[in-house]
Amino acid sequence: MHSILIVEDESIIRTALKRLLERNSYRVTEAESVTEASQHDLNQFDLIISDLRLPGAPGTELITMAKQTPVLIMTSYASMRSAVDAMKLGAVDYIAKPFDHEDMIRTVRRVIEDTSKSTGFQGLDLTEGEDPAEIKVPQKDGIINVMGDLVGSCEPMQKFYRRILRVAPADITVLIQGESGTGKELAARAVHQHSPRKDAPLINVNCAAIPESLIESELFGHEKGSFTGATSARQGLVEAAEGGTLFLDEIGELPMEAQARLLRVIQESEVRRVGSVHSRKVNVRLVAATHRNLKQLVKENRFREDLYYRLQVIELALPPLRERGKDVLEIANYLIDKHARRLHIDSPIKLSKAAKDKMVAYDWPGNVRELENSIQRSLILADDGVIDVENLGINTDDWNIPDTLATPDAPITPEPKAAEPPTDAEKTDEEDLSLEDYFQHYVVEHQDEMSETDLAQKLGISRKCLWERRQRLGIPRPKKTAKG
Ligand SMILES: Nc1ncnc2c1ncn2[C@@H]1O[C@H](COP(=O)(O)OP(=O)(O)OP(=O)(O)O)[C@@H](O)[C@H]1O
Repeated sequence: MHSILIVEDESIIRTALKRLLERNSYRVTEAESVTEASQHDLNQFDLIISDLRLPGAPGTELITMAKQTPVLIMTSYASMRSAVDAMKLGAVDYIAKPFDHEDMIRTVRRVIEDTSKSTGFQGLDLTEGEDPAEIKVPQKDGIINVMGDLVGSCEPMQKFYRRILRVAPADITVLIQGESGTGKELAARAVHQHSPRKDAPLINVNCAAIPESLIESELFGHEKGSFTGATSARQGLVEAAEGGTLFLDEIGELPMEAQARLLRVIQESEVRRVGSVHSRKVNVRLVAATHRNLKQLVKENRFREDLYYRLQVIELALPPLRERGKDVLEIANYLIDKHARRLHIDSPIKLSKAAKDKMVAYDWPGNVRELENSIQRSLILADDGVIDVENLGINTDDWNIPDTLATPDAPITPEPKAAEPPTDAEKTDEEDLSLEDYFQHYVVEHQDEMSETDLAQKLGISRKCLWERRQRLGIPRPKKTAKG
């Protein structure tokens, strides 16, 4: 069982986080300050999660004290800048408070997995080979099975990997396109990792997750006094990516004003902070991603045409999972290994023949993200080390998307079919399902008169989480209400 030290002075947050981590099978130790934390042998932990602002020394002090153990810094959204500073000091990552439970668990898993990989764990048995661009990529019989965290060896993915290898070393803007959950973020990371900028920062920004009123100052920085609350000058995330790569996920959600500033970054390699008359030179490579049809957004005057043409210099299109043939099984086995390790399931787990057939035949509208959710669920429900069809939770007959949600922006979903009563396995998820029902109804009912920020606030979740759930549940933002 992995063990985690939480350093947080607010007892409500500390206790909530402890419960969350324990529910996810982590062993938790608590401390209220850096001094209290230092009474433990910090290297015995797999991860330290610390608030940035603590009574006494700041949480970043733990980075040098812990040496071997990664430190994940929690910070309030308003101090995102200091989160980036914490990363410069060596924090493994940061998470904004109030955090979304799914985000927190996903980050914790990733950090622990990445650390175990870098300390010798090899997930797949692959030999090293030379790729055409002379960059070392694991290959087997000339086939690339994995690139970074992207797994799969079908022909469309071979083309995709080779395109990354060709494009990554050239210092040009890249646009990654693909349906939600196809692995665009992993692809962006692979581009960075195979570029000469790999040792400089990769700054990852989800444009849909930052409130519209803050996005310009977050991305481009601001001068002191440029707006109410701008008490000091601040560098933006573009400048924080200096020498490295800026990954703008969901770029189709970027407001028009921010698009104009971004264009300047691409065209002139210059950034102008909000409230400043001066520009600063920046050396940043831009990688953008979207699941939207940007050309369509241009036609609807929601995306600048000049920016569109600047972005689509090189396009990388990730195929949907349903077009990757038997890769679904390759990825499923990788995910079974990954999550079985996390859940401390030591006995081998296999897919039954029927489960494999179903997985290959199924459409996977939510792509690899949906597959990952299905695998996690199956690992918990599987009997005698065998995952069978009913464990997968992909009964296609259950798809019943209300007509009111079908808009041109909706992600591709299977044809609506008559709903059937839930299976036993699904009944165990009843609480989650009813919460999702509530979420769906609330959003559909209120989205016309409420902004995304207000909706998220009322639902008690982050804007990023609201956006992610919209993707997952197939509730796109209606055009008339796309105001933030
Ligand atoms: N080929 C793959 N092999 C293994 N895991 C994958 C693969 N593709 C995606 N994943 C996993 O699936 C999940 C979704 O991937 P990711 O967030 O990169 O998708 P995305 O296309 O950026 O989605 P969105 O458009 O919703 O942001 C992640 O947990 C990622 O690790």
